Amino acid sequence: MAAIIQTNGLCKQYGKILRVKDLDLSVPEGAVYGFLGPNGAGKSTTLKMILGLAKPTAGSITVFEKTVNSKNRMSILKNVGSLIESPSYYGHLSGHENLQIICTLKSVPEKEIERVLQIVRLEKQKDKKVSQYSLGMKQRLGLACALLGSPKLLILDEPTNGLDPAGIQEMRELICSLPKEYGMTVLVSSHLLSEIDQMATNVGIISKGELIFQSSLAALHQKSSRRIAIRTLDNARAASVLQEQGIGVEMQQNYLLLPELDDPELARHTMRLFERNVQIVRIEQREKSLEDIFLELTGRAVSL
Ligand SMILES: Nc1ncnc2c1ncn2[C@@H]1O[C@H](COP(=O)(O)OP(=O)(O)OP(=O)(O)O)[C@@H](O)[C@H]1O
Repeated sequence: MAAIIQTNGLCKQYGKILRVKDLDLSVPEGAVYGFLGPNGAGKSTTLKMILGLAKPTAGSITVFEKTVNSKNRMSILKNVGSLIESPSYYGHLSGHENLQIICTLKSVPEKEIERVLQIVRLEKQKDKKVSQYSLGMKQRLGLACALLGSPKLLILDEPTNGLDPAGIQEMRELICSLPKEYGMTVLVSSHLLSEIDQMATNVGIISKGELIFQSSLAALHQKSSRRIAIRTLDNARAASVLQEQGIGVEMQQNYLLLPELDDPELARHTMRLFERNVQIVRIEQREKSLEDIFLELTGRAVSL
């Protein structure tokens, strides 16, 4: 599948510190690419560089298979919709009037307004002044602005920030529907693992400016394998007996963690331990959650 966005060795330095380090981001066509990372990891900085709002210190950015430079930037970005930080509107004007202004700026025919209002489900509130909009309505208006001109690529920076649970759910469903219904590719950032888990097809995890994981969501899930936890009265001896059998063992607190074993295999190994006078006091099944994986990868607890 072709990459709609590809960055190579992308870096951004602020002061003396490299905030984005050698990023090779690859966003496949038709994906909802979840760009996940703790606060301050470098998500916004990366998205701003892709959108030409911040100048890379090093590296290159390819969008729609064209390497972006100062000459072609405008023509490439014309096909990209974005929602970065809280958008500002004319509060004394209605949602519809604000969209009319964006149409003029983007040279998009005004007949598109009804279509985008429908997509973001704001048709009924279109004549209300934006100053009377809720935060969720303002975010949806921001998305409507981004959708004007039918861009093939949407870049959204934490679009659910500050929304209530119902607003979050609505925004999430909306984003999920865009590739299938409108043939778009979406790059969306979040610090919420659960959110990315629910809407992304692909995931890139950034920590301290470095991309530490990039693959399909399914591949991330595959890492959340099940394991067997055993506790014995002599874990050191138990570990050496199991290792003799070729079983990889990891010590964790008072437990030995083993890979997932089927019942006959587990029975065989417990019998072996028994024969070698190792007394087993607990056998449990453990599931490594996505949160554990995120923590392992980033060294930071995840927000849920
Ligand atoms: N214009 C700037 N000048 C100096 N430092 C900056 C600038 N913009 C961002 N930074 C720093 O770069 C780092 C990455 O910030 P960035 O906003 O990209 O993180 P983020 O992953 O989007 O996090 P958040 O979700 O908190 O916005 C932070 O340490 C931030 O303080």
